[in-house]
Amino acid sequence: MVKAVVLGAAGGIGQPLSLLLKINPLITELGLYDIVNTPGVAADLSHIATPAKVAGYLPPDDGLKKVLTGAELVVIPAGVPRKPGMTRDQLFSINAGIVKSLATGIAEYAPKAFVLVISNPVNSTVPIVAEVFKKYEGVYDPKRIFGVTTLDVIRASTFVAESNGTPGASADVVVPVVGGHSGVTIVPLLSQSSPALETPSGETPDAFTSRVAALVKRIQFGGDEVVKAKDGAGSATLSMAYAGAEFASKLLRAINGEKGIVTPSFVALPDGGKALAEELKTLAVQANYNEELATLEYFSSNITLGPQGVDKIHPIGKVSDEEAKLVVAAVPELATNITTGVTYIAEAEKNPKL
Ligand SMILES: NC(=O)C1=CN([C@@H]2O[C@H](COP(=O)(O)OP(=O)(O)OC[C@H]3O[C@@H](n4cnc5c(N)ncnc54)[C@H](O)[C@@H]3O)[C@@H](O)[C@H]2O)C=CC1
Ligand SMILES: O=C([O-])CC(=O)C(=O)O
Repeated sequence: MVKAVVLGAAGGIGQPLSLLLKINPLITELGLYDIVNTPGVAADLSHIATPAKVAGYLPPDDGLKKVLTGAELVVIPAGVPRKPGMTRDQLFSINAGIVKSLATGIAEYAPKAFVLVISNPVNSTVPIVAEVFKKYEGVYDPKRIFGVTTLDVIRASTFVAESNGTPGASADVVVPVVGGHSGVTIVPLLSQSSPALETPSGETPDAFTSRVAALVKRIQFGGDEVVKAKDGAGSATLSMAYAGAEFASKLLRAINGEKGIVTPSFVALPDGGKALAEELKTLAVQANYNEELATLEYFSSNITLGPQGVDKIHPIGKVSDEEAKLVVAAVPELATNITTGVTYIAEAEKNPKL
């Protein structure tokens, strides 16, 4: 018996994500919450003949409390999306408050739930959820809070498969994407792609290098590609819903005891980032980078999922010189993004109107 909840369920991501969760056989109850339209979305989905019992809730009459009570898995796609020309960080001023209020609800009504954060900027909203939870006795558990970076992983698989000339096989291509979820903080490790990125006969080393560089850029800025194409009507919704449902499904399978499920996610590092800092030092040498790097307390790494959530955080591992440079280049922005989220909650403590 698993109750899953979507907060922001009436939105561009929320609706298709709710559909995909409705057809997940591991979910027996699905709660949909938004500030608008959830009764309609729930009525619509309730006609699909799958086990999950669906109900929609709005803020009046304790809707957030009702939807969260008994929830084991909470997915948060609530908040505003980008328009062309915006960065994800520019969403912070609106989305930070939304995520803070929803995290407060989770801490109060579903303190043991696994929380999947989609709302941007993920590099800052995940620390917001963690900082809110830390204020409640016995609620914060870094193993249970996940920044969903699966869309970057899916883009990497799709684009690498296309580049290998096997577009139909993208689901079989596994590419770790580490760092965070915005621009240069998204670091695809194409050298670790399985199967490997192919070098067709006749391709010169220079041509291969520029193909890799173009692929990296496309994965890093895949979100912008969609924002531009949607021309003011928002950002990725359908591919994000697919990605969110895929991550939720992996986590549910791991909770049910399936072993060996490994996927990247932006999570808090249990040792405060010490192991990563050591690895980053080695990568800085590889990248010929001489400045001191900030210690990161959050990072998107490959993780093994288990019944408690995060079971094991994998090291970055062996990377190419170019990738070492990309990892190092991601650190300053990641550090700033993380601090922005943490500081926001500290300030909100002093000024409850935030
Ligand atoms: N992590 C990732 O890879 C991705 C993240 N995103 C992010 O997901 C978020 C949502 O995007 P869309 O669904 O396209 O936006 P949208 O505007 O279509 O939907 C957002 C929904 O959130 C609801 N909402 C606003 N305040 C709320 C509150 N306090 N409580 C509950 N619901 C609330 C709105 O009513 C709306 O239905 C954005 O921040 C976007 O940047 C988008 C794509 C990928
Ligand atoms: O680009 C955006 O703003 C939405 C997003 O996070 C993505 O598509 O990766």
